[in-house]
This record gives sequence, C-alpha cells and structure tokens, in this order.
Amino acid sequence: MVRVAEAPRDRIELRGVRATGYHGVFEFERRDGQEFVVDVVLGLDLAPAAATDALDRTVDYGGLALQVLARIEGEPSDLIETLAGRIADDVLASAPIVADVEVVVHKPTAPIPTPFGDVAVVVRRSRTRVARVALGANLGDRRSALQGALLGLAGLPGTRVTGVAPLVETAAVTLPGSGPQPDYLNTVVRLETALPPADLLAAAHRIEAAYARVRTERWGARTLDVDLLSYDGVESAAPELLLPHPRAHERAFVLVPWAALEPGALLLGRRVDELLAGLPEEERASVRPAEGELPLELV
Ligand SMILES: Nc1ncnc2c1ncn2[C@@H]1O[C@H](COP(=O)(O)OP(=O)(O)OP(=O)(O)O)[C@@H](O)[C@H]1O
Ligand SMILES: Nc1nc2c(c(=O)[nH]1)N=C(CO)CN2
Repeated sequence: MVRVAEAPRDRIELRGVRATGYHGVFEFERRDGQEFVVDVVLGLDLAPAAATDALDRTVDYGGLALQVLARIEGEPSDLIETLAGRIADDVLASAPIVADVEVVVHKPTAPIPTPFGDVAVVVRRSRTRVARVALGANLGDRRSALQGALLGLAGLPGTRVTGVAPLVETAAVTLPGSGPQPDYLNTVVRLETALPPADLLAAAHRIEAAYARVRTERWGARTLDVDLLSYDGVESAAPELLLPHPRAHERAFVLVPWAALEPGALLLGRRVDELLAGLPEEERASVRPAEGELPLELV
C-alpha cells in the first residue's frame, strides 16, 4: 500500500482553568456553588503559526481561557457532561482551524459520600468535513466492488455517507496509444467525516487493496478505483494527495454522476453542473445511465 503523510497532530493544551459555578443536580449545589476545573486540549496544525509567527494563524490561549470561564460561571446545568459539551462546541464554532477538541471538567468537591480524589468527565468532539469520493471499476464484478467500497467508506470511524450518485456506464478514458479497455461503472459518494484527508486517502487505498487492486500501468483497467475528489475547501499540492483531484473538473465520468447528486456543489469555485455543461458533447455522451444495474445500497 502507498504510504501517505500522517495528518499533523499538533496540540494546544490549557489546563486547570478554575472558577466557581452553580452546576449540579442538587438544590444546594445550585444555591451555594462550588469549584469547577477545566482542561482543554485542541488538535490543530500549528505549522502555519510557527512559520509566520502570527497569532491569527493559531488559537489565542487567553481568549480560549475566557471562553471556558464564561461557561463555568454561566448558565447552570445539572450535569458536568453538559458543561463539557458546551465548552467543546464553543471551541469548534469559534475556531475553524481546530480539527478536534478534548474537554475535561473536574468537580473536585462534588457531593460524593466517600472520600475521593477527583471526579471528572472527558468529552471529545471532532469537526466533520464534507468529502466527495469517486468510485470506478472496469474489471470483474464491477457493481459488487463499488457496493463493497461504499460500505467500506460508510464503516470508517467518524464517517457518514450522506449521498450516493446514480451508477453510470462510461467508456474508458485511456492514455493515447494504449489498447482498448472494457467500460467502467462509475459513481460519486458524498461523505461527512472527522477523518483528516490523509487518513481518508489511506482508507481509500485499503479499500482498493481489499478488491485486489494492483497498480500496474497508469490509467490501466482496474477492479476498483477510489479517488478523493474534494475535501471541504482544502487545497493540497502534495503528490501523494492532490486536492481537489486535479482531473475531476474535466472528467465526464466524474461530473455526470456528481451533478446528478448535487448539481450546485462547488469544485474549483464553479458549480459541477456548469463544469459538466462546459465539456465537449462527445465526452458527455460517453457517459450513460447504467441500465440493468441495481443502484448501490446503504444497508
Ligand atoms: N485526490 C487523490 N485521490 C486519490 N489518489 C491521489 C489523489 N491525489 C494524489 N493521489 C495519488 O495518486 C496515486 C495514483 O492513484 P491511482 O492509481 O488511483 O491513479 P489513477 O486512478 O490511475 O489516475 P487518476 O489519478 O488520474 O485517477 C496514488 O498513489 C495517490 O497517492
Ligand atoms: N471511464 C473511466 N475512465 C477512466 C477511469 C474511470 O473511472 N472511468 N479512471 C481512470 C483513472 O482513474 C482512467 N480512465
């Protein structure tokens, strides 16, 4: 399998923010208040801030501390789970650069009828992103490879399939001078995922490998191809993961199913139905509905 660079896993850790709050199930907790202590760990890429020395490329820990304080001292909740969830949601809503957050809320003087050291809840939240993936196969049982790939994607951690385009039958786009190939079955899948792009690509390669995909010649016939078309607005020039996919905007076998699923989706700042309309007629005509093939299912 091809190795891809790991997603950056830098962190900002803010620990021990303490203040009096009025959270708790008991009436005396609501009346008298007690101390709450909060730790927050943000997962984000700190390389841009390190390279530019600019505060606006990271998260200001002072502002973060004030945000936490406002929640501890703010509207009381019965559960510290609720408080932790509110703090985590605040972070994701206010800092788009943050990929994931862990919040620990300690309640060191909680009403527990035995001696104890500490009680705390830990919540983790990850930002989900919209990704589109192209599936293709032109060897073997094409539909079952695409069906397997769909279920493989749907089963990835932190990932939900939110759209499946119709299957299309497409003439193979080949390199000049290469021999004829069987037609492809193609489709496009929309995902919401907490996986970083590199992890999603690694998963795509694992799914291809499960269908005995062997990389031999470029654009050669294959039992399964899983390409990452786009990942939110992320742009990447790394050869192992180019985003958006550098050829997606000119491929009828991508744009026809994608435009059927979500015509207004943007690729390179343009709607996919407009990109499709701009392709030569003969290319659009090389893509046909896959009559006789059952649609893919999310069982
Ligand atoms: N957005 C992307 N999606 C999938 N693979 C990518 C992407 N960007 C770069 N790659 C890299 O491209 C390499 C070749 O991928 P693959 O064998 O699927 O290409 P291909 O399907 O023959 O051609 P094409 O990329 O034109 O569809 C992979 O090892 C992968 O790391
Ligand atoms: N019709 C069609 N042609 C292709 C396809 C594909 O998915 N469909 N994939 C290729 C390389 O990814 C090369 N050519």
